[in-house]
Amino acid sequence: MTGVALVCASHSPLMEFTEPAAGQREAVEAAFAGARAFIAGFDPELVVLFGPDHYNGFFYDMMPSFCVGMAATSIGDYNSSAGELSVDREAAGRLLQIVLDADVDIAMSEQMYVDHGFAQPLDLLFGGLGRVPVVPVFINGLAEPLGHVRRVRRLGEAIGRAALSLDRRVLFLGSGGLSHDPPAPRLETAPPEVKARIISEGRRLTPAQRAEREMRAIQAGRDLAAGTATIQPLNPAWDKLVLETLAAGDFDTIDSWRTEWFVAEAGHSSHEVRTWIAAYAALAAAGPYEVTSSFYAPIPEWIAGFAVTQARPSGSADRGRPTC
Ligand SMILES: O=C(O)/C=C/c1cccc(O)c1O
Ligand SMILES: [Fe+2]
Repeated sequence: MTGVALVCASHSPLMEFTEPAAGQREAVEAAFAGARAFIAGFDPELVVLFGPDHYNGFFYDMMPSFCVGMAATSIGDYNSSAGELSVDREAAGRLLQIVLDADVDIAMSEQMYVDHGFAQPLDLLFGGLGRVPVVPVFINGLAEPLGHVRRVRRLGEAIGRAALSLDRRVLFLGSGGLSHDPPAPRLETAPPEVKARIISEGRRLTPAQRAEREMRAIQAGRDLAAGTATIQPLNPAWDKLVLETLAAGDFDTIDSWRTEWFVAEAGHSSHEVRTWIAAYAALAAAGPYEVTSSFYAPIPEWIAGFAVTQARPSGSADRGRPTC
């Protein structure tokens, strides 16, 4: 029986390294427990995972807007799981062809490398990388310049239509956001040695370089919580607007969002919300939908306007397992 459903969740590699305000960790864990129960009730046969990268799998020597992994390996940064994802190659190939036939340019990789942006949701929602058949879809949410966000909505729509043709229960999973500005280098301002890393040399960080990079992000989280950080603050009002617009299925408004607006309002990594936009646009391909659960908390220690949402086609909630 076919069916579609959605979970979108922020990620933060700092979850294991910094302690949020009292009660927040428990609230986030409860939100993920609710998402796991939602997923168990839906019992997906395939997960289309929309995720960003943080100069661990994709670099400026070849930076696509979108890429589907026919095979994918997690590098295991910040103690996230390392190893092979259980990519459903046949489904990945079918989605790829249908998306290309829909005139949406998407790259493909026979050896895609991913980081915590993909591994953390698989760890937290499924207990590991290999527990569920997955089609990993990279969406560039960091390395400027970025295309207009309407291209992301079109990618999601095309993948949603393609998923409906699979005659399977497909979960769309978006990873990242919301407002946040972790200390990620930028091509235009990075010093030469850092510029070399984000162009290609970041594929071969030494353990010491990797530890230094992770420590810098962890310290930035501590500083943000202490009010001494130099990165942009979280923006709960912007996060609320994004969550409400997605819940309303208002894709005309989403298409009006300018790339510069994301950074000005919500930090350089707020572009990770593109994974949410793609996931919701994919769900919308099956018709109107409803958000059945929505959690949000600004967590500066994790450098994340942190949200977890669940959604399914309207009216399917009272029919048990969703159908499209
Ligand atoms: O790229 C890094 O090393 C850090 C990434 C990070 C930090 C905080 C919140 C996030 O969503 C991140 O991806
Ligand atoms: Fe991220």
